[in-house]
Amino acid sequence: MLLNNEYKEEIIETIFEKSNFCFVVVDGQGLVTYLNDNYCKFIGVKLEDAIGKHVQDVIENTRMHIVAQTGKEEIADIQFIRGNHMIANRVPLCSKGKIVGAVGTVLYRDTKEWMKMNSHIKDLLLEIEQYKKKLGNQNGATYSLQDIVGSSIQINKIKEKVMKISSGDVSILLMGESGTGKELFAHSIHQLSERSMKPFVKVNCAAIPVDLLESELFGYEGGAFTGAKKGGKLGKFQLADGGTLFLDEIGDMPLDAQVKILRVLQEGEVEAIGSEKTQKIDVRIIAATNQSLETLIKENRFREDLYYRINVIPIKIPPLRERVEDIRVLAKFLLAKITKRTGKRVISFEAAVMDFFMHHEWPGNVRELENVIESAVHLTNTEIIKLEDLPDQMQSNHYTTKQSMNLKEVLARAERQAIENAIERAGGDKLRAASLLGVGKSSFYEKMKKHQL
Ligand SMILES: Nc1ncnc2c1ncn2[C@@H]1O[C@H](COP(=O)(O)OP(=O)(O)OP(=O)(O)O)[C@@H](O)[C@H]1O
Repeated sequence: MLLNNEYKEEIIETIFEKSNFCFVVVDGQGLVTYLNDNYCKFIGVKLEDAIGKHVQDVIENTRMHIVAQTGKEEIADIQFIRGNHMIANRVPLCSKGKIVGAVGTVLYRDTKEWMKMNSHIKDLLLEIEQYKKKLGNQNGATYSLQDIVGSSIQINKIKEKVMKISSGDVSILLMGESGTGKELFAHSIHQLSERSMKPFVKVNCAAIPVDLLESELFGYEGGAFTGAKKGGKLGKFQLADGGTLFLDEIGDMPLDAQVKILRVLQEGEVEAIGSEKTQKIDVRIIAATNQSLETLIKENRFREDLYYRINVIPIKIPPLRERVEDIRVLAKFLLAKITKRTGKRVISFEAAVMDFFMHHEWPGNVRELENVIESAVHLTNTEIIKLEDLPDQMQSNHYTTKQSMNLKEVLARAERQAIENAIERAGGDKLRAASLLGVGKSSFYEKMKKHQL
């Protein structure tokens, strides 16, 4: 392209003489045939003194003559010259299939220049990261619906429901076992709502000591009680004003606090402890529980009126064992997330591990899956997670799971594993995998469908 360009000469001159790089060209014997002005200045020689001399007599520690002989390029090599390290590229020069010399460039004339550039980039990247963090945390909600991974019908239905109900101001009750992703959904609902630019404030009702819960929720005036801060403290309700208050583990809320919350929700006003004044408050409530609130009501541990107030729209998130289709995609997603965080290269699971994941009960749901994968990533010595990399208690569990299977399940499991292994051995080629197993093409595809492979 350059050959046809009408400014060919000017382009070549600009590249070689006006850019900030240093260039040198040697012939097959290592004699200098060209040295640009920048290079001359850098090494302190005159062009006429350099041309025709062996490159070793002109440039310290050079390897240009070697590259001109071997024809092997040397990229980003560090060369010590004039008391400094520079970064050099040396590329053989070929004409009509023969090596006729070499071209060298100096990227940075010393490590200082290089370090300056490097730290400049690092500084900028750090700054970007900080801005990103600030933006992300501005409202307190860090996850959105796209972060919720799963291909099961159940999860997709919940996502659809969330999209429909998020924009309104109605209270939502998220129900599900621990680790099913209730908090992820709470964040997503806030992000999709008109309140998304306002705060998202979480209160873990189970983690705050009973005697502190009320001051945490409603705040207090200065001097309200012994040990109170001088200027008082804002409560979570005040902090969430205009936004969303996420009451996690609401089943653990003491009855006294339940009464007060109900009053705030009914009257839209909050009264800080020790204050005579009330303050208008506008919050949307999202509550979550892993206990049955109906049972707690029967046991007089949860107020029925509060239950109706917060349970305008209930969303039930099924446990992981009831949506087995999600396990595979979740495992892959979590592996990528963990390896990115830890920096250890682990790329997949052996078929038996995935098979085990599909049959495990997962009492701790997605959180348990995440913890198991994290521990295996740390333990494995290879790029593929194997059964023996799983925590010990899981391996014994694996044994009991196996023991309690009936013959049909054992056979189905063996068949699935054989198919997965064959596909792996055939490098993903399904026809080859079928022939490795000695079954016909259509029967193989039928079995793959049956096992959802
Ligand atoms: N569908 C999902 N996709 C991606 N990550 C998920 C999903 N579900 C859960 N997780 C991850 O699993 C962990 C537990 O999720 P989360 O805290 O939302 O559960 P939870 O139901 O609120 O638990 P708890 O009741 O114990 O508070 C988190 O690290 C979360 O990121």
